[in-house]
Amino acid sequence: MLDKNKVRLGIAPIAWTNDDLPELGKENTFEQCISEMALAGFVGTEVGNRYPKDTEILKKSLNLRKIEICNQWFSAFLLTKPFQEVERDFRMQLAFLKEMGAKIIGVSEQSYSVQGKLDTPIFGHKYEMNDSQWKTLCDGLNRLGKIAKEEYRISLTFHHHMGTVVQNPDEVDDMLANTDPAYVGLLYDTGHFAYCGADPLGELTKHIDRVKHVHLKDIRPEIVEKVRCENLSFLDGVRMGTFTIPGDGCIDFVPIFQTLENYGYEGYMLVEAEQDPAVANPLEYAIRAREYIAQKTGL
Ligand SMILES: O=C1C[C@@H](O)[C@H](O)[C@@H](O)C1=O
Ligand SMILES: [Co+2]
Repeated sequence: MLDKNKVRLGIAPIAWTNDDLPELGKENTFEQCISEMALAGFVGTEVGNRYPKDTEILKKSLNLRKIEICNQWFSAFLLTKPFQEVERDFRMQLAFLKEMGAKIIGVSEQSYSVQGKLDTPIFGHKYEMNDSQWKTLCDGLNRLGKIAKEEYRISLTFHHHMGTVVQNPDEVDDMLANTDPAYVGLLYDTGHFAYCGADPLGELTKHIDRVKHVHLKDIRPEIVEKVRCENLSFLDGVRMGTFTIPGDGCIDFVPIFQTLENYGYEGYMLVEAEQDPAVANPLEYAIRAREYIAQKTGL
């Protein structure tokens, strides 16, 4: 059993309103989204672009539903923008997160990313960094992580992601090996490991001491295969249903939960299953995900 005092459960707004594909869920409001999260039994969320920017209004809406912000995605461009520019945007987001009481910031390196490119197949087109770019990335992450930790009391966790410079297991290994564990943790996303052909359980076991935040999503292997065979983009796949809630695809979550439990993981497990809300009703899937987690973990 995972410890209720150590592990909190969250859900991402992306199942209601998809920031990467704004036409998905355009009919859903912010209030509906957070009300349904609470109704399904979740206590944490990340930040969607329909959320009010004013922190007092946002806090009031969340407090009414007993939901907190646990993390927010940050797109870094350490390879393609001056560090000072990245640092300025990072600090703005850290200030917002601190005000909201969040403890995590989820960084993804978006230089040369093809994750949002509708005309680029997701398989076989990711950018590979050279040695000097690797150094720039890892040094930059260390600097950002130090700022986050020492000035804002927030942990930088790195989000490996399909179509980005840190996608595959060897890239995650290298990124972790060349960053300081005091400043850079791992945002472990089950779906992105499975999508690139890695074993999510093996990756968790290998890196458990760096994992500070967890994204739980499942994949539908038949859709991944279609995306591969038809040279489709990441977002084509999202529309077609690449991702779904834990328990609804091919990933075995039981040993993943067990590994987190054995290690004494402390932090959030957040359901993040972007799919078309017109096809997969977000409340229905949120309830199903919550029930699945309760059944498998006792949480
Ligand atoms: O954490 C994430 C944020 C999304 O915008 C992204 O595309 C998704 O797949 C993800 O893992
Ligand atoms: Co994720």
